[in-house]
Order: sequence, then structure tokens, then C-alpha cells
Amino acid sequence: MVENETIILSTTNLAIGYLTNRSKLVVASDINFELKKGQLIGLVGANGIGKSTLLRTIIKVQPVISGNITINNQDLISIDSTDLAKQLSIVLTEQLTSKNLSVYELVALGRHPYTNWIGNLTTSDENIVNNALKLVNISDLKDKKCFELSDGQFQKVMIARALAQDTDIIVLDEPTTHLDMYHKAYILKLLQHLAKETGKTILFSSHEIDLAIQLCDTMIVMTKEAVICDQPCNLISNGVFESLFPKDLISFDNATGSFRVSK
Ligand SMILES: Nc1ncnc2c1ncn2[C@@H]1O[C@H](COP(=O)(O)OP(=O)(O)OP(=O)(O)O)[C@@H](O)[C@H]1O
Repeated sequence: MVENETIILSTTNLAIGYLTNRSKLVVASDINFELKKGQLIGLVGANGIGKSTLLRTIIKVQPVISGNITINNQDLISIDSTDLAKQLSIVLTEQLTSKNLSVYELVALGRHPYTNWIGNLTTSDENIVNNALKLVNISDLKDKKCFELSDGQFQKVMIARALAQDTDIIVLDEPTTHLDMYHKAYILKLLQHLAKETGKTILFSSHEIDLAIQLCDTMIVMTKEAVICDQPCNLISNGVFESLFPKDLISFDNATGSFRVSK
């Protein structure tokens, strides 16, 4: 098997949603996909369709309703939290982190699954942190306090922290929220570069469908009818994006691979 065909994460007949004592809300079912080494994968769909629910299920903060998720051939259910933190890192939009930390200190938190209980960094940990800063081009910011950063700079710091965690998979929930057009493209292009450069599997949710079409190897499209995973060009030729939103206001233009406002 060639390296970039290695399956890192897969789902089989997965159903996601919410269970309470009295009720069960299935948000989406029959979810089947395989994410490979070194791929950038964009997860898209309308508001409320279930993107965050799917990501939260993959990062194990909420249980699967049925079916299963496999990471590196191991069922997610049997992976404990310490082991999972060595295989999968997370970048959330509203991450609960102290902005009083310096950039270096925050990125160094990514080493937490590997350090002793005091969190002492070895020389090897320090090298990994410095390399993560370098990979996202923020070495010059390392002594700044996080509250001094712009949203775009802070997003890069969070990506560097995930890189320092040295996992096969990085999951990001809407990493381009709050960013201007340039920085949205910059962050997604950076993720594309990191997937190729480091061989990590990078899965992100986004409303930037046009950018995702241009930059992703694979996309997971959530619609009311189905969850479809394929290469962007196949999704376009199969008309998947046309069914994403009601057609009264916007429509998908196959020729340009982008959405247009109906006149
Ligand atoms: N804690 C919860 N308990 C019960 N239902 C929930 C909970 N969180 C979300 N939902 C419901 O699950 C469905 C999917 O929500 P989710 O947040 O996953 O959508 P999303 O695609 O991420 O939306 P958006 O693009 O607006 O962020 C929605 O109907 C929502 O109301």
C-alpha cells in the first residue's frame, strides 16, 4: 500500500446525535467515509445540519448513536483519552485558553500528553514546539502575550499548538470564523501546505465552500438526504453542491465551482 493511501480515520454506518433519558435525536445517519494520510478534508453543509455534532463525535466528546469510528484501525470506543490525545488534536473556535500565556507557552501546552505531571519540557519537546512555530511562520511572535494578537495570528497559534501535539489527525471546527477574506484563504492554504508537508490528516468544518473546493483533497458534504464524501471535482460533476441550499437565493455554478446570488 502506498503511504498516502493509508486510512487514518474511518466511519462505518455511523449515526450521530443526542441521547437524553427521554429522547433520541438522530442528526445524521449512514455516514461512511475514509480519511487518508496527508489529506486535507473540508466538512461543509448548511447551518444546523450537524457539522459540529459530527466533529464532536469524532473527538469523543459525545457518544456515537450507532455504528463506529475507527482511528488507526482501533475502535474509538476503546481508545482512552491519553492515547487519543496522542493521535488526534483539536482546534476549536471558542477555545478555553488563557490569553495571558505567551505564544510559546500556549504552543508548548500541545506537549501536555507527553510531559510529566509538572509539565517539564525536555530538549526534544522544545525542538518540537520551535518547529511548530516555524511551520506556521510565527517564530517572531513567540514572546508576545496571546491577548496582544489579532484573530488571524491567534488562529495560527492554535494550529501550532495542535502541531506541537504531534498527532496523526488535526480536527478544526470552523478555523476561519472571524477572519477577513485574505486570512480565511491564508489559513486554509496553510492547512493544505501542512497536510502535504507533515503527512497529517487535517479535517476542518467551514462555511467557506468555494475555498474548500479549491484547496481540499476530499470534502464531506452534509445534506438533509445524505452525507457524501468525495473529491471536490466529483462532487461538482455529481451535482452535490446544487442540493446544498434552497435555490431561491443562491445557486451553484458548475463552470466556476462557486455559488452565485440569484438576480
Ligand atoms: N447539545 C445539544 N442537544 C440537542 N440538540 C443539539 C445540541 N447541539 C446541537 N443540537 C442540534 O443538532 C443539530 C445539528 O447541530 P450542529 O451544531 O451540529 O450543526 P452545524 O452544522 O454545526 O451548524 P452551524 O453551521 O450553524 O454551526 C441542530 O438541529 C441542533 O439544534
